[in-house]
Amino acid sequence: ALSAFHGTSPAAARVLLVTPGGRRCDGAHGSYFMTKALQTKIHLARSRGWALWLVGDERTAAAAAATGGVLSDSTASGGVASLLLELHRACEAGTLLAGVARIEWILWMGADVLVEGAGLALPFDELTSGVRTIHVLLAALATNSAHDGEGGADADTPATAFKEADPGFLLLRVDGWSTRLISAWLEDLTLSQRAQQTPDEAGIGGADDITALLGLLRWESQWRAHAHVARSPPLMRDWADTAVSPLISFRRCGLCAADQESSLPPTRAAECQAALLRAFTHADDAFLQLIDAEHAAAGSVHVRPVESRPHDGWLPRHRGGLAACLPKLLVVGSQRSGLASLHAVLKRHSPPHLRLAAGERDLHFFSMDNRYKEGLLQYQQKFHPDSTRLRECAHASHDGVDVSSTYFDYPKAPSRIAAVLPWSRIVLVLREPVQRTLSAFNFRWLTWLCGRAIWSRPDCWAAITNEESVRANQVGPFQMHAALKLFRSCASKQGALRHGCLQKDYAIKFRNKSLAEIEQLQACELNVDPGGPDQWEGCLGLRAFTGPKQIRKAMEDSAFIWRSTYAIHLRGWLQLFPARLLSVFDPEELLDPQSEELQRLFPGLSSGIQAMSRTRENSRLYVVDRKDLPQDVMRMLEIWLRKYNCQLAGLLEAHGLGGESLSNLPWLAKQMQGERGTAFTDCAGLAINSRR
Ligand SMILES: Nc1ncnc2c1ncn2[C@@H]1O[C@H](COP(=O)(O)OS(=O)(=O)O)[C@@H](OP(=O)(O)O)[C@H]1O
Repeated sequence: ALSAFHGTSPAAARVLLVTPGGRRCDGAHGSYFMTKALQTKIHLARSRGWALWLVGDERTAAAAAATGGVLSDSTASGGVASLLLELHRACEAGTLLAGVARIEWILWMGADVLVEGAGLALPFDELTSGVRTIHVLLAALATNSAHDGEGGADADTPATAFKEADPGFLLLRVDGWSTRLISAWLEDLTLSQRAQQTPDEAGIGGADDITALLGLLRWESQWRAHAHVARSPPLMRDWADTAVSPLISFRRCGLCAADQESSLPPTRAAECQAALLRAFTHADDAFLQLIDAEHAAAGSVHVRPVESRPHDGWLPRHRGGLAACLPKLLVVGSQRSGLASLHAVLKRHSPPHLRLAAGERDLHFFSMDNRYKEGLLQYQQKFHPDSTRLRECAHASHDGVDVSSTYFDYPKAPSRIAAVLPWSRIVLVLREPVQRTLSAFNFRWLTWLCGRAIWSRPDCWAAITNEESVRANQVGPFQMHAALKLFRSCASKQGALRHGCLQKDYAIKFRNKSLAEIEQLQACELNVDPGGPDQWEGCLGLRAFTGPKQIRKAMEDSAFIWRSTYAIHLRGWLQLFPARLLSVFDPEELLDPQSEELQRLFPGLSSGIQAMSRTRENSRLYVVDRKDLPQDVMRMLEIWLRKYNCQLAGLLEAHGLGGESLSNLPWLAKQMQGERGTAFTDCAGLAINSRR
């Protein structure tokens, strides 16, 4: 009978898929995979046109709504058997989904079951028209032996084989027979069994309940006669089994701390988790196609919507639902590229349909773990302060705009944005990279000396008049120590800082920082060029950071040149977003009140822009002129960055992002003209390489 599972069309069957609505584990790792496993089941239901019932609490009710589930249950607390009985009765009475569908089958799947591929075909015809009518199909893995082979409820299997069975799949025909079976099953569940379960487990795990059903089907002939119990592929398999099957069970992976007792020993659990990751990584392309998605790159864990069908299909609708009240446009960087100026323009001249985050810039929501962990509702409230539920806000049609300087190049931000807002437009403001590098270094050096005083005046060093002012402004002990040291060596007797001394310190630090960073980048370049940001970040050690403070320090204190290698970062964005959603923008355009590009990106922004003309927000004075900086270091910086500018030009051209002759980035167009046939003869070659 099992071979008939393949190739049978379930199209005619009306199925209700019932599954736990997302189990929360103690660790983020477990919760992540549980959510992913749930997503695969939701995809399955949506792609087959099945009705979906997510069992769980308020949170999962919201998830059900967000993902298009037709129903959700917030009251089920009597375990899986009583829920199934209620659903059966409602289906039989025609009160469930009345007028929408006539449910003929109820399919229950456990939380730890992952739909790995598109090949799940249920033999509805066989079940109804065989020699004996089958009302119940149960797939269970005997966890003490993954290779038990196929067997029916009537097979002579040792009782122990089912003792710790993993019953992840149960298909029940909606009829009186099944209702009687479930009633008998409920009676059979001893009170003590139910008492042991917490309400949460009762509604969500349900495994113990179904193990009891297994016993019933095995030992009582009246039920056994119309049941089929499958304990092996092709329907479902254990994670360690290499057979092909559309469903995999990860029940004993130890993903949730609460499961520790029943889970595998640590090394086996680690293997199991690696297998789980692989299953997601290699999810069947045919299955992804069904949901209009594809792998971002061969072998990549990232999945993105299919570019050729941007506005139909399930995924966009799903994302559209989640993103209803979240920003539709993100200005993601780069840092020190005039974002404050752009933000000021938007704030002063934004048409009514644009919503800035309550006037705030730099939310850093996707780049900082601590902010991201606060959750999407918190993020939504930045744009809709009165909203209390995700996806519900008074002005969903408005275009929220998030301007944050860390999204472009902080390690986790791009993939988080792609996961949450894959349909948002992304604006990259790219300032000439040597200028950007100098601005970033300057800003940092000023912070090292002045601490918080940097916010109050562009020449903040003039506000440092005594040690007290250093102490009052500094943010941490290490920085205070360094700032005091500099103050003591550069202060005159009257307390004012000697300019020449500061200039010397500035030039020394600029040299040391730049040389150290170029050395590090060169070492990585040998290994990864022209790799994507993942590889570079791995090499630069940026992926090892756990806390927001650490990553912030690494990015702000010593990644001045790295953040100007735009081509590498852009390559990452292009793996996650279709090019038509990305725009590049030269901040100098902001100084041109007639800028067509600005109008194109922010329609309706025209009135009063004239008044902004020539304003450079957030500018800082430089204690040292560019011409007085060490020229050998400047030259290195220019050469290093020019190479990546060439790659950037190639990328922009290949993806149609640069405009006619790179007109969107005049600084780049100029540099490329200067390169042709002159000092930088291999520029064209590098640009072509970057198309890979
Ligand atoms: N329109 C325009 N074009 C080019 N450059 C401009 C523009 N507006 C501001 N600026 C300069 O950008 C620097 C500040 O950038 P940001 O506001 O993005 O800084 S931050 O990342 O948010 O801290 C800061 O650079 P420096 O003064 O060189 O430090 C600003 O002077």
